[in-house]
Order: sequence, then C-alpha cells, then structure tokens
Amino acid sequence: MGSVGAYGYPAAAVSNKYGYDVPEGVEIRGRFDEEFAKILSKDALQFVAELQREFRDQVKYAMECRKEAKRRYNDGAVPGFDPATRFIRDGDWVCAAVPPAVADRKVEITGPVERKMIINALNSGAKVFMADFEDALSPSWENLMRGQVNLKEAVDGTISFHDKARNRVYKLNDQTAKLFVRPRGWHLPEAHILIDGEPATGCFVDFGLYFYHNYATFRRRQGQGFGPFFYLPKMEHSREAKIWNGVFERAEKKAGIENGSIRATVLIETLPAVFQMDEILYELRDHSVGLNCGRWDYIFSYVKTFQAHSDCLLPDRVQVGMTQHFMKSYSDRLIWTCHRRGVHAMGGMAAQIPIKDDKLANEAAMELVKKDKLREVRAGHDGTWAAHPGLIQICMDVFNNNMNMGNANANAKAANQIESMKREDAANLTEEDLLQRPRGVRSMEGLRLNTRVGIQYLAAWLGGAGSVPLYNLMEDAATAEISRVQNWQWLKYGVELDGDGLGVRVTKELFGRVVEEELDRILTEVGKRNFNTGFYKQASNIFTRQCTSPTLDDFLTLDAYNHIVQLHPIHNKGVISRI
Ligand SMILES: CC(=O)SCCNC(=O)CCNC(=O)[C@H](O)C(C)(C)COP(=O)(O)OP(=O)(O)OC[C@H]1O[C@@H](n2cnc3c(N)ncnc32)[C@H](O)[C@@H]1OP(=O)(O)O
Ligand SMILES: O=CC(=O)O
Ligand SMILES: [Mg+2]
Repeated sequence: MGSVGAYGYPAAAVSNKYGYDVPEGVEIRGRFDEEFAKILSKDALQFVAELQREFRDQVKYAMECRKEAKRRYNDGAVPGFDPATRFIRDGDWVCAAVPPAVADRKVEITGPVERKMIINALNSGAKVFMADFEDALSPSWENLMRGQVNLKEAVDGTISFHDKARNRVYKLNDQTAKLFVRPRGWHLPEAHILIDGEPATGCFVDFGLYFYHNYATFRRRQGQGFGPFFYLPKMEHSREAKIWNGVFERAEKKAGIENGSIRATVLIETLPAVFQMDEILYELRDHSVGLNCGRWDYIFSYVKTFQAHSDCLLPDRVQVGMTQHFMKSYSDRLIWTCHRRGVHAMGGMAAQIPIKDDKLANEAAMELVKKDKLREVRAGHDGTWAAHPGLIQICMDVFNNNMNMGNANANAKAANQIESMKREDAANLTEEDLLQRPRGVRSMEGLRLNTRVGIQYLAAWLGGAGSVPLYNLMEDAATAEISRVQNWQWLKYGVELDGDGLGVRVTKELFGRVVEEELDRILTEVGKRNFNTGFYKQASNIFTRQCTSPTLDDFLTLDAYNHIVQLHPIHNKGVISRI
C-alpha cells in the first residue's frame, strides 16, 4: 500500500499535479487523476455537497439512534414491532407500480465495480446486475473512483477491457442486464472528500456522482423512462429509509425528472429492520422496487444485536442456513410484506461458486445452489442473487421452471410472483419466530475456519479486493463479519466447543494459538512469496484485536478503512491546503 496515511493522520508527501476544480467548501484529498477529474467535476461535486449539507444532520441523528438502540439491546431489550407504527403495518396501502424495465428480476448477478467484472456481469444473461460499492468492494480511493469511471462507460455503452495477457477484448453484448448500483451503508465515511471540513458520507459520494453523471443516459438506454435503480444496504430503521427518500426527491428535482423515477430495493439485512419492513416500504413507497433478503449481513446483525445476550450464541457459521427457523421466518415474512405492497421479494446469495478442478465437488456445490434457489422460488421469492456468471443458467432454470407452479390461476410465464404468491400464512409469524435462536453445535473447526477466512478476507480487502474465493465459497464483507463477530461472541462467553466431543472452552490463550496455527496454514496454502507480499500479518493483527476487544466494534471495515486511506496534500484549485 506504499505511503499509507491513516485517516486523520498527516498526508503522504505526494502532490496532485493539476488539482481538482472544486466548489466552495469541498476539498479533495485523494490522488489526482485526469480520468477521476471527469467524474469529480465541479458541478457533480456541488451536487454531492448539496446532499451532504441538506441531509447530514438527519444522518447523524439516525446514527445516534442506532447507538441508543444498541444501548437498549445491551441492557437486555430485544427488537420488536413498534406499536407507534401499527397503523402503517395494518394500513391498506401499496407502493408505486413496478417499472416495466425491471418487472422480471428472476436472476440478479452481483459484483464489485471492477471493469472486467462489470462487462462480464452485464453480459452474463442475468436480468439485473447489482454493481457494488458495498460488501464486495474495498473502498479505496482508486477502487471507488475507477468504479465511477467504469459505471459511466457502462451506462454509455462504451465500456471495454483489453486483457493483454490473454489477448482478449471485452465489450458489451447487444442485450445486457439492467444495472442497479449499491452505494455504501450510512456508517462509512469518505475520508478523501471533505465537505465543510468533514469527511463526506460515503453513500452520498457513491450515489451523488453516479446519479449526476448517468441519470439521463440510464433512463434513455436502460430504464424505459425510469431510473436509475439502486440497492440500499444495512439500514436498521425506517427513519434511514426516509432519508433516502428525501435524497431521491432532491435528486429528481435537481435533474428535473418526475417524482418516482428513481427506484430502489432495500436489503433487509439487519435484525432490527425485519420489524420495520412495512415502515421502510412506506417511507419509500414512491421509489420502491421491493426488498431483498441480505442473509449474510442478517446473520452478522443477529450476533451484533444480541452481543450482550448470553442465551443467543450461534452454532458454527456453516450451520446457520436459511432453513433455521429464524431465517425461514424472515424470508417468509419478507415475501408476504412485499407482495402485499405490490413489489418484488428478492431472495439472497448462496455462497457457492463453481469449483474448477474437482468435478464431483463442483456438482455437489451446484446441487446446493439449486436446492437453495428451489426453496426460494417455492416460498414465493420473485428472483434471486448469483455471485458468479457460471451460476446464472442454473438459477434461471430453477426460477423459470418453478415460478407460479402449483397455482392454477397464475401464468407460469409471468415475470414475477407478486400477484400469485401472497403468502398470507406468513402474516402470523411472531416476534418469537423472528428471533428464535439458531440450533446446532460449535466446533474447533468452526473457530479455525472463522479465523482462517477472516484473516484471509481482511488481507485481500487491505490489498484492494472486496470479494474473494476462499475454500470454494464467495467471501465478502458480510460473510467475513460473521466470522469476526462469532469469534468475538465465543471468546466473550468462553463457550464450550460442544460439537467435537472435546469439551474445550474458547479462551484468549486458545484463540491466540489458533491464530498462530491458522497463519501457518495460510502461509503453506498461499506460499511464502504471496504471504510476504500480502497483508496477512496486518490483517491478523486487526482481526485478532477485533475478536478479543472487550466491546464489539460495530463494523470490521470501519477500523480497517483507516489502513487503506491514502491522503494527498490538497491542491484543489482555489482551495488552500489545511494539512
Ligand atoms: C453478501 C453479499 O453482499 S453478496 C454480494 C456481494 N458479493 C459479490 O458480489 C461477490 C461477487 N462474486 C465475485 O466477486 C467473484 O465471483 C469471486 C471473487 C467470488 C470469484 O471470482 P474469480 O476468482 O474471478 O472467479 P473465476 O476465476 O471463477 O471467474 C471466472 C470468470 O468469471 C468472472 N466473474 C466471476 N464472478 C463474477 C461476477 N460476480 N461478476 C462478473 N464476472 C464475474 C471473472 O471475472 C472471470 O472472467 P474471465 O473468464 O473473463 O476472466
Ligand atoms: O448483502 C447481502 C448480504 O447477504 O449481506
Ligand atoms: Mg450485505
């Protein structure tokens, strides 16, 4: 990472040669690049600054409310339905009609905003591509800005990539997936852009720059008059959805396009949010295209929410699947809620990816994907996520062949199941159903796998890769969070590893040994050269500190972000450096 300057620390002694042309009150502290400067135009930055100024107090308040809720949960409270918003849950309202361009979302591919992957994803045959600034992206200045450049070319239809080593040129097909963009969550700052002396809110940068440069072309080329389309991550309460709704209205006004043009799918991926699904849709009712089961962050959030509840300890990560009662209840209630309100109920990500060098293992992995997707389509989901182009056809076949089956009145060729799979039975799911502790056992191998995966993921993230294949599974920020918080929880409560008959308790000493042994194993697996040039030691230090910390860090990536920030002296035109 060279001249890493931690966020808030003195900047590296490298200057921006030309400088960004910035509006009043905006400072850019990221490296200057002529391509980035086209994205960081004065007008686009002005728009981001307007969003920041108009909504920053609401964001700060929402983050304070998260802290307050955490205090209550840590004092023994549990999340539940809010009596004050019963009228919304009981009310007979629906969201705005689904835009025709995205009526059919049977399979959505996801991936970071990396050039080759964007082209591959758009060409993959999936109905939608969710381009990710979030779980799948390490939010370095380079990744974020290159991501914006890539997305602009993708929307313009001009994006290409030349793989010189393979002498292969990548271009877009005539028919491509519809683009959704997922900005970062509310909690992540953008340290390279200061607005009125404060780091910008990361998602205002992601949303603002993308919207500003692409809304007109997107609506013409992709959205059939609607759009752009977004995925919104990691919200905990409808007040956070209300802020997004305000942001969308502000953007529509600025662009002079009709209210309701922008559409977004909210990921229900925190435990508190499952009790707010109606309220979230209600706040976004003019801008909604549904909800999605963000299963991995949801599991992470279960541990985080119950961090002070010694009776809510998780079994091994591999045992917390969608058939656990609390996960099934969450997915069923999400389907009922979305279909009642006239929008898509999207499924989630199976973590399996194709296994290239082992036919039998690959077949077994693909069977697991099929089974997961079959469960989703039968439950009533309107579409699902795939992590890899090699999974699109498998998922598509399952959805095409099973959607609306067993419903004599439904059209088997329909684009979705919004009208045909109402799932009224899920209306009766209770708070107890949604909170029920997952069943299973804990094992030494579970502790080891968490550690091995957590360290390797973090090493990749520090090196710039936000999603990686590890042990034949897709790992990203959400799955790595589970490894981290599960280790933290087991250490805090000194749990007994009851799954392997050894009766060992998890202590700091045991964990210290496991870290050392797993680092040795990683060294053997990746080789000395990769180990020495990678960020494994740094990752191990961060991961170990977080797992053994007396209080649980809210996010793995908040601390780790300090290590990827690279500040440069400010040479913005018209702005005097304050560093
Ligand atoms: C919990 C959540 O939030 S889920 C959503 C966030 N997570 C993600 O989006 C993860 C998306 N998936 C990925 O990033 C990747 O599939 C990985 C990192 C897991 C594996 O990637 P690789 O190691 O490159 O896989 P592999 O070598 O099999 O790739 C084969 C080809 O498919 C492409 N590919 C793999 N995954 C994707 C993808 N998601 N989108 C587009 N192209 C992809 C590769 O670029 C490669 O292309 P090429 O043959 O033209 O060179
Ligand atoms: O973002 C998706 C998840 O599962 O987390
Ligand atoms: Mg997530």
